[in-house]
Amino acid sequence: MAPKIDAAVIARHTSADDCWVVVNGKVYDLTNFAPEHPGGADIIYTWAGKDASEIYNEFHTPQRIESELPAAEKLGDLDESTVTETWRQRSSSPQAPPSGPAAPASPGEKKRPPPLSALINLRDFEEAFKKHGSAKSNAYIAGASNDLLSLRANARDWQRLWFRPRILRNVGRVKTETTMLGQPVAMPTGGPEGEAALGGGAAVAGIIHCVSTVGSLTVEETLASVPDNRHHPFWFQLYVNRNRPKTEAALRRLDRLPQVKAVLVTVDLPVVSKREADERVRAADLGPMLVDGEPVEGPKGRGAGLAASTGAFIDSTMTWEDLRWIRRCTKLPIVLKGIQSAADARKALQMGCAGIVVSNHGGRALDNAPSSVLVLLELRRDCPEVFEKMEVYVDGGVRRGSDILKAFCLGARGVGIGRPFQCAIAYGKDGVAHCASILKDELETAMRLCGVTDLAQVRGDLSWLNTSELDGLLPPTEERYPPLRSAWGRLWSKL
Ligand SMILES: Cc1cc2nc3c(=O)[nH]c(=O)nc-3n(C[C@H](O)[C@H](O)[C@H](O)COP(=O)(O)O)c2cc1C
Repeated sequence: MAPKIDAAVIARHTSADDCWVVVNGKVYDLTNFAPEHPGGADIIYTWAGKDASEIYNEFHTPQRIESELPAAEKLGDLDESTVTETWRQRSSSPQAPPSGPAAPASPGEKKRPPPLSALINLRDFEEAFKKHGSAKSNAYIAGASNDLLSLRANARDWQRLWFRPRILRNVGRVKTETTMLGQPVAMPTGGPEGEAALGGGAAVAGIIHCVSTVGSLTVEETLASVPDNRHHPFWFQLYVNRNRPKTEAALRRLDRLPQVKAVLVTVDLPVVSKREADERVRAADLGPMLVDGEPVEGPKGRGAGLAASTGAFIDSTMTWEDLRWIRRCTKLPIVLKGIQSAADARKALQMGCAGIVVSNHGGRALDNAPSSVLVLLELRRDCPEVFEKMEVYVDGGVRRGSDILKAFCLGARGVGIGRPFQCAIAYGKDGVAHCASILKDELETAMRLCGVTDLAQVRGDLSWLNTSELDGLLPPTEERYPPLRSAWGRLWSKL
């Protein structure tokens, strides 16, 4: 039987050299694990000597910690009879003040999220999460870089594309089924990086689920969470680790998982951007940091948020040449995620990529990066061949089934959706499946109202769209400003 451990004893193990944490009634020695924690060691030190169950359960499955830690670091059970009110209070994290785009829930509201049936579009999922999710999760999920300009441009530019509908075309039956990299899907939509509920919901909805390098489950655990996963396709999203052998090992593992059909290499985030909502909540919500048992001021400014600590492993030295190395490590089709210019789309094609995802990371990478719709239009104008020779996908601000139809008219083979699905996880697998079914229903309705019976009819056909609100915003085909001829060095030497 596991030994019972006194709460007062646990409260003494609060340094980086001796760090005990309670999770779901069990006591763990996380001293060795903390420096390896993908979410950063700081978050673990913040909870040293305390009960971290609430924050742990927000990001991980209960069995994760049990399966990751060696037996010697599983110390025993918290002796509930020794828990005092003071210990309990120290262990509870205070709510953060409102910050950024996502105001935290008031305690009253938090208890009563709306029933799933009351959520009738994708923004409803984001709104429900804003009101009922925790401040920390909201800041991380809803947040974006700096002034949120690319985040807003993504959503706005889908709305600036107008349809040119046709009539009297017998739209009694419409077909949303298509293929993505050769895999049949019920509609051309990819669910994002994330958790078991996403995998399960995506499988129910017949859409692709993309498992992330960063997550609370391993890729094998995510696959195992989907019943009868043999028939459901997954993609894997790869961030290249500065410790390259780790990436090589991860890729080799994928080759042993027949359900994984492609690797999406994320190329738009060589460093984690400044996410202020995330930083503010992190600083305010997690209480004092402990080093050697003493509270110290937490990290300030950039680097303080969850995104910054989870992204610290990403290799910022990656170049186009490294795609050859990735090619050697895996047989899977390689898709570059994060293309933001025609020049890079052409280069991806030259390098033999199976596809690209036009994306600015949902406004979470470079702020003032062009909206995904603008980039798609740029590609369509300047390098139409990429749509014919590889598969082009797009994400960022897609919130309506009609946006999927627009993406097809622009030449894309499918869309990715991030935040709404992330928020739908709060309702588990059913929430994710419901979110997807709303989208499918909206897509079918938009197709009928436009006079389209099969997505294949419109792919790459701009006669279905009026793009004039955006055409003037595209970068010019020729540089308007001549390059400067003199190098700065020569100018200075004449002074
Ligand atoms: C909470 C969250 C986590 C994300 N994690 C990753 C990730 O691990 N890798 C990645 O390439 N993109 C990641 N993204 C970006 C999404 O893949 C996608 O590009 C973006 O969310 C699309 O924009 P949307 O949220 O407006 O739909 C993440 C996005 C969110 C909101």
